[in-house]
Amino acid sequence: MKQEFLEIFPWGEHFELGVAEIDAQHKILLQALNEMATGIIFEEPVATLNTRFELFIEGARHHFKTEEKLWQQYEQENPLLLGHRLDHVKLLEKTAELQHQLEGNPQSALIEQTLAVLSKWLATQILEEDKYAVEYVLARQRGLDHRQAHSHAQHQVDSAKNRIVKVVVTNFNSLSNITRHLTRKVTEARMVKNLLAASEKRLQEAMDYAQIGYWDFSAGGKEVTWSDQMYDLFGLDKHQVPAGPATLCSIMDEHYHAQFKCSLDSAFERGTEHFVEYPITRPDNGEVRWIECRGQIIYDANGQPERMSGFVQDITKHKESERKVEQLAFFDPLTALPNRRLLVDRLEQVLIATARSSKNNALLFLDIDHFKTLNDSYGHDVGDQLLIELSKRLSDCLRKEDTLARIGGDEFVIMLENLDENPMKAALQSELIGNNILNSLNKPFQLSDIQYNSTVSIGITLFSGHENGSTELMKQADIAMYQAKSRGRNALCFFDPEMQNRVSSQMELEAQLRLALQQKQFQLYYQPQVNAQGQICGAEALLRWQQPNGELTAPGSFITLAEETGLIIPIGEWVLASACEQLQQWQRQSHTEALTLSVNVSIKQFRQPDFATRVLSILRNYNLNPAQLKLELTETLLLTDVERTVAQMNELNRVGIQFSLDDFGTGYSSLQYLKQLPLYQLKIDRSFVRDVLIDHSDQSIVTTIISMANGLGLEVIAEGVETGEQQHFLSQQGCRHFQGFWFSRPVAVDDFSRLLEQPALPAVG
Ligand SMILES: Nc1nc2c(ncn2[C@@H]2O[C@@H]3COP(=O)(O)O[C@H]4[C@@H](O)[C@H](n5cnc6c(=O)[nH]c(N)nc65)O[C@@H]4COP(=O)(O)O[C@H]3[C@H]2O)c(=O)[nH]1
Repeated sequence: MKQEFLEIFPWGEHFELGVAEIDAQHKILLQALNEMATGIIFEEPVATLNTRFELFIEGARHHFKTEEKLWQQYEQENPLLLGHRLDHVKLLEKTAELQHQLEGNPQSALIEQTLAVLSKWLATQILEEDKYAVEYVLARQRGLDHRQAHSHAQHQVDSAKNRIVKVVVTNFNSLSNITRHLTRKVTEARMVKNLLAASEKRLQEAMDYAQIGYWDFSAGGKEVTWSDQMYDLFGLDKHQVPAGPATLCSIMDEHYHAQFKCSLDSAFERGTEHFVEYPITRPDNGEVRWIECRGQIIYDANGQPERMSGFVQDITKHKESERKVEQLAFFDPLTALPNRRLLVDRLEQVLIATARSSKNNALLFLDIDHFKTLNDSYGHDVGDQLLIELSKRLSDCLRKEDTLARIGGDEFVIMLENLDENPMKAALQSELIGNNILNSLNKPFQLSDIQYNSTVSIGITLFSGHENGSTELMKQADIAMYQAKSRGRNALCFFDPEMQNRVSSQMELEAQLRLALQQKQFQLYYQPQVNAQGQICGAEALLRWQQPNGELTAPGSFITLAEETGLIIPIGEWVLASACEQLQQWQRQSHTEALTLSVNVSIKQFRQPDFATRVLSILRNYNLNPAQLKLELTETLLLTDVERTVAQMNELNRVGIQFSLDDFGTGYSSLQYLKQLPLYQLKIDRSFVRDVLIDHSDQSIVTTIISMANGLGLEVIAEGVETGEQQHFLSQQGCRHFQGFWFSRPVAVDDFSRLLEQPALPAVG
């Protein structure tokens, strides 16, 4: 018989472990083993076989030395590596023992043993022990400690179990091919039989070892076979249930049915591998197990799919270790919060996403003040308790979509996403959350039997888009945190000094506004509203802030902040009550009893669910005629929730309260809505009045508003009238009510009383 080289165990990429030198040596050794097996199969002379064995043993010794040198620096700590060294010795002994049996034994008896050595070396040494060792060493080189490296390597080995299945299947196919090849060429049927028996036995053993179940079904699905092992894996009794898709579906989680079917269809249509992982509930004990299923189509001589066969394997342990590895890799074990790695990962995703949006985001860097002193005084257990308790309080201050991470000993980072598009507003939002955190942490912590007061320093940086990378942003927030520390701790600080100044002055203003409310520093000024003859028919109440230094501040510089902080609600309530008090007084005197009074109502105020009830209760307190109270709403109120707005207006209108639509023409009022609202008056915005004599489009707008108001039966008033010409033009267009500096600026109530003595405005002289 002509001597040929049989590649019984072909080299495949699944053997590659990632260290070039070791992979190269494995390849040479595998080749040498294949040659030994071939030599035995073809009954080479003993002397030739001896040479082959010696070559293999020499190569193996050299290889083992290389491996052991690589682990040397870590092996003291790792018993698994020491165990592996013993396996090296055993493999060399076993090979030497086989070599001794060459003399005087029929070579057919050696075939099986040689194949056994090969399979065991492949399955347990290369794919498990060597893989473990290489993964462990590489992980240590990347800086992981023993525990982390062990866990990582173990996980890799668990994952590789799937590859063992593949290798075994590939090798089985290879052996079958070789067998067929030999049948044609080799006349000795004995040899073929031995080889087949050996390969089948190896396959069965390998499948038992890896707990693999085997299945097979014909293309029409008529004949279905499940191995006993498969029934065992599924927790089914083969005498009670038939093999087949119905049984499988009855135990498989139904969310995976579609995916399973899709994979099967694709295998038949495109010849792809059938590969699915799915959970089952074992009927015998109710346990949920994860199963991996792989299968391949077998084609007939005409290239038509004939059957499909494959394997199932219980991968529950692998799934669990995958989850544990993920937990270890991305979460802080003490607090279960995301760690630095996961934070940076999310930060980078947000950077990519915000490149396409105009939203702002913020990073808050938190460092616990004097944490080291706590640790030194009470020990690490108490320090750990504080970290756990503190992380709970931090989580309570955040929204679901925010990320809270522990990135080091006493350092936490919070990422706030989707803040306002306006940087100043976004800064105020993050400052509010930062202050909530400071307040919530200022309450004492109960750590075992110690009551401990802890504070943090917070650094904030805002970001949107791509202008800074994640490292730069973390650095900015860190720098800001140090600034907060240098300001005496228990504080927050923005990275951007300009932002810091603006936020600080806003904070100061907010505090002053609260004080202004308490100390009654607000006043109402009244601006006359006149009819076509210049007679005062009413007034608009306008808020003024009489500061302790005597300065009178107009609302432009504080109303927005009052709205953002919610202070507008108590302020607005004060305005409404004061205006009603004034109206009551007017209604009690004959020469002022017909005056109307307009009061501005901000959106936030109007949107309070009990706004109508509050207004009605104020009205009752002052017992006045509601028909002379006019609430001024802005057009923007109509942009959202129109139905609720209309309902609320109707409720107030029913008792007689009038409504005026302020700043008319600047918003997006739909005429449709306008018709639905119980409006009394439209107020032409002063921006149109200002240029009405020189700007044609302002002229058209003003003319249109007036004729539209007339058409809808609404009163129309022009605000911001500064000259007689403007009044004249507006009168010609049909406007009958006016307000503006031309008649009078807003004035204190006493001055307003004096204005009332004038027969008409503007006052002459
Ligand atoms: N250039 C010019 N301006 C004129 C003329 N006539 C009146 N004004 C000013 O225009 C503003 C009219 O009030 P607004 O449009 O409701 O605009 C008000 C209103 O939106 C808000 N506001 C005032 N008081 C209150 C209040 O009590 N509550 C609420 N929510 N907002 C208020 O603050 C805004 C500004 O109020 P003020 O500074 O008092 O400014 C007043 C008034 O002084 C004029 O001929 N020329």
